[in-house]
Amino acid sequence: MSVSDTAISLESELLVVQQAARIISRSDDPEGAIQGILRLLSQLLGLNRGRVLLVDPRTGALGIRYAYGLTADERARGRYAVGEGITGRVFQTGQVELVQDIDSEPDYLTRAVSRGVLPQEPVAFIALPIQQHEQSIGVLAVHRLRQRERPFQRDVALLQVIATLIAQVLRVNDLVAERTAQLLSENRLLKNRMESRGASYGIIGQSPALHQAINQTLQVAATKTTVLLLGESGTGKERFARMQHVASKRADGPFVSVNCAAIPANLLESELFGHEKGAFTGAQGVKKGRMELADGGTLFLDEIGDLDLELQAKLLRVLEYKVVQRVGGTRDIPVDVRIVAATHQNLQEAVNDGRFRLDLFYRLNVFPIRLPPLRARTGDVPILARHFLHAANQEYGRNQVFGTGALELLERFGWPGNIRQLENLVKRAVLMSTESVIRRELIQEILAEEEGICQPGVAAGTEPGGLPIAAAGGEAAPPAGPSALAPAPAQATAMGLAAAGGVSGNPFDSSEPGLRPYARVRHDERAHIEQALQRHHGNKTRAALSLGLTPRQLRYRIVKLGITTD
Ligand SMILES: Nc1ncnc2c1ncn2[C@@H]1O[C@H](COP(=O)(O)OP(=O)(O)OP(=O)(O)O)[C@@H](O)[C@H]1O
Repeated sequence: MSVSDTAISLESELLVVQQAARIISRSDDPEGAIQGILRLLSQLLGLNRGRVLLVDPRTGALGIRYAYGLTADERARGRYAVGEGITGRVFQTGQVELVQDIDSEPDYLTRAVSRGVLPQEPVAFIALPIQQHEQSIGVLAVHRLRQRERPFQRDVALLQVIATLIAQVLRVNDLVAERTAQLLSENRLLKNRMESRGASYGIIGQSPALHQAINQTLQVAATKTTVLLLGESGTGKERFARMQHVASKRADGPFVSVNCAAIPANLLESELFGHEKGAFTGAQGVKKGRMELADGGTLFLDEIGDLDLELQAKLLRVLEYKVVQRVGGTRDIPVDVRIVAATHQNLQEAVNDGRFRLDLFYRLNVFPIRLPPLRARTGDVPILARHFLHAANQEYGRNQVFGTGALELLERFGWPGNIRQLENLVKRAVLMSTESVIRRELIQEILAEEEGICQPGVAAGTEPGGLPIAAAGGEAAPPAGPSALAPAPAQATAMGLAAAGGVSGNPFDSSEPGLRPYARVRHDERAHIEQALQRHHGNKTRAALSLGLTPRQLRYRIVKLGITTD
């Protein structure tokens, strides 16, 4: 090539890059941008029939997505398995391939464009990988007449620049698509919220199983009946109890909540019924119990199955005669309380074992409402996940979106810890993600960790309340698909027990021997914990909440990771 030829060549290369940048800045979609670039390559440099092949996520094969100078049939024919022919090999190895003469290259498949369509003189083929983060995402390929003056190396060097530009166009397009999907789903979420009956009570979800429970709760709210909420840990029993209260005539009265499993047995009696002065050592004054404090309102008794037999008898008396007697007292104090009880246990079984009074069971079981586990709430996981993502974005001042495939992974999981587990997981993903997109890979990593933590332990089939599972709307199927990420139903029971054994009713607080702590300490958590402590000015309770941990778990991590606090 002469000096003047080189100058002309340089000029046209510069022109191609300038024009390509202009096309990209003016195009709204990758179709327009990439096709425009392929047209430039053909018109200005004679690099013809340019095509960009991308992986079809459904088949895993490479197919022509964008092309210039190819007919619809040729585009349709251009499909290659990874590793197949020159194109498949370039994708697999990430290396440029230069075929000087397609007629003498056995690996050249002549699949998309028939040989007869091409000029009779020798034709070359150049294929390059399109890469993001050093991973092949596609292939850029062109034909070139062999006898042209320009050296091959110049074309290859220019095509490498073009492949990088195309990778950028695709990346921006992915980001825009993800953001648009997020906005659309937020829109849908808002619309659903406005349409859903439970939404005004903060109950998110659209599944028939959930709606059956919402309708039953709102139906019973208008009556005076005692309500029994049955459901695994984290299914929203407390939230439903609040909804029942707010929707009832007692809405202006107090809502008092007691977790019977969280208060040591020796303190529970005076906590519930109060005590008179001097009733026991340390009882220096008169104290009203929660029953009295709930007068005119609703008393939510969570984990009722953990109430001992003596207290069961006292509760029965309240239900029958509407009076309480404080510990150490003899006076009957009238109380007007609506009881909403909840349990994750099989109360019928507890009755059979002599752990629960039959007469109390009948009194409580007047209107049982079964809260479906998350795995039976078809379609609710993405709605809830987006809701929690939105909340976490607000809380941590982020603007993250779920990447492609992330929600599908969440949907396939079995959720033994139900909505609480999903809520904590989304918070964790927001904190751990270093990009604006929460990638599928990060979700996979966190789910794998969750799966390792939820251990099978107790036999399945102990449905809370002992009622057939179909009562939840007939949807209580095992998690969809034979996913390695979907735990067996037995694990749900193990999680339920973990919650009952702990003092907070939180599945993170497993004190059950034999169960591993719910969340393991990871060394890469240090920075998040330090940031959270800083944000909350060293307040460990708030920092723990923001991290989706219990204060106990946070303290454990602080010690384990040797984090210094004031
Ligand atoms: N339908 C829902 N929409 C949005 N958030 C929900 C929903 N149901 C539950 N939650 C949230 O999930 C978490 C667990 O709910 P809740 O404490 O009511 O469950 P629970 O069944 O009482 O659990 P446990 O038996 O362990 O006490 C809470 O943070 C609650 O706000």
